[in-house]
Amino acid sequence: MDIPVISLIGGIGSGKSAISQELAKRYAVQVINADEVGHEVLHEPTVIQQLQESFGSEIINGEGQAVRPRIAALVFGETPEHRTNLKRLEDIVHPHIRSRVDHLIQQSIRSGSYDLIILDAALLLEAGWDQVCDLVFFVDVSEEIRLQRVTQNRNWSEEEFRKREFNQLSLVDKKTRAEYTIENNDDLSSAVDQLETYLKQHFQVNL
Ligand SMILES: CC(C)(COP(=O)(O)OP(=O)(O)OC[C@H]1O[C@@H](n2cnc3c(N)ncnc32)[C@H](O)[C@@H]1O)[C@@H](O)C(=O)NCCC(=O)NCCS
Ligand SMILES: Nc1ncnc2c1ncn2[C@@H]1O[C@H](COP(=O)(O)OP(=O)(O)OP(=O)(O)O)[C@@H](O)[C@H]1O
Repeated sequence: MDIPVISLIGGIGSGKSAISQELAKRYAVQVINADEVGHEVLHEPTVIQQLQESFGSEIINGEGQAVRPRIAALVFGETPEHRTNLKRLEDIVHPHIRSRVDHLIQQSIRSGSYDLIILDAALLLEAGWDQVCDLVFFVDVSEEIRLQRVTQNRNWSEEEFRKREFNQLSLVDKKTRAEYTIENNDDLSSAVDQLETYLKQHFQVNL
């Protein structure tokens, strides 16, 4: 039997992962985190080789592994060179991420253990992965709060936040492409309650 696949989109630090994980504590929800899948892909020997060919051996450490902060420094920024590098990186890794995500979705369906799958992918729309989703939610949070949460909890500078957000679709575009908006300016449980209400209206699942 097919299970609904949904996704949360929004600005950086809007709480997409936090809300997904919290819902998974309440119900039989499988969360597939595309950032984590992206990290796994960076260990694949063919990917490492392609990255080395594109960006040089300075992004590889002594153990032959790709070093994420070094790649981040090359791809996130506002110069044409950053943009070209980011496109190159995405061309290498996105097909692998997509195929792993598809596999995880099929595995979760086959397991019969879940009532809902959440694809937690910051670049859902940019990469065209919304095709696999039945419903997309926009998580709305003021920029001030997002920046505060990310600098406090993730150890990012404001500059890091802005450089990454610069390379994503605008919030207006993201909001327009989603079916529903969830507010997450206050406590997390209130955001999860909003999501739960919409899901109950939409799907005949055990939520
Ligand atoms: C550049 C890399 C090595 C930096 O790793 P790092 O551990 O610092 O970041 P991480 O992967 O955990 O991503 C954290 C956040 O950065 C932003 N981000 C990541 N990749 C991108 C991208 N291609 N474009 C814009 N923002 C991005 C997202 O908001 C994401 O949630 C890594 O982000 C990467 O390989 N990115 C390309 C793959 C990708 O697009 N991943 C996102 C899948 S949704
Ligand atoms: N309602 C909330 N109250 C307090 N802290 C929150 C709330 N929602 C999220 N956070 C915290 O804010 C930070 C950013 O949240 P999270 O990592 O879920 O964002 P994200 O949208 O998945 O980010 P990214 O776009 O980078 O993937 C986390 O440390 C999270 O615990």
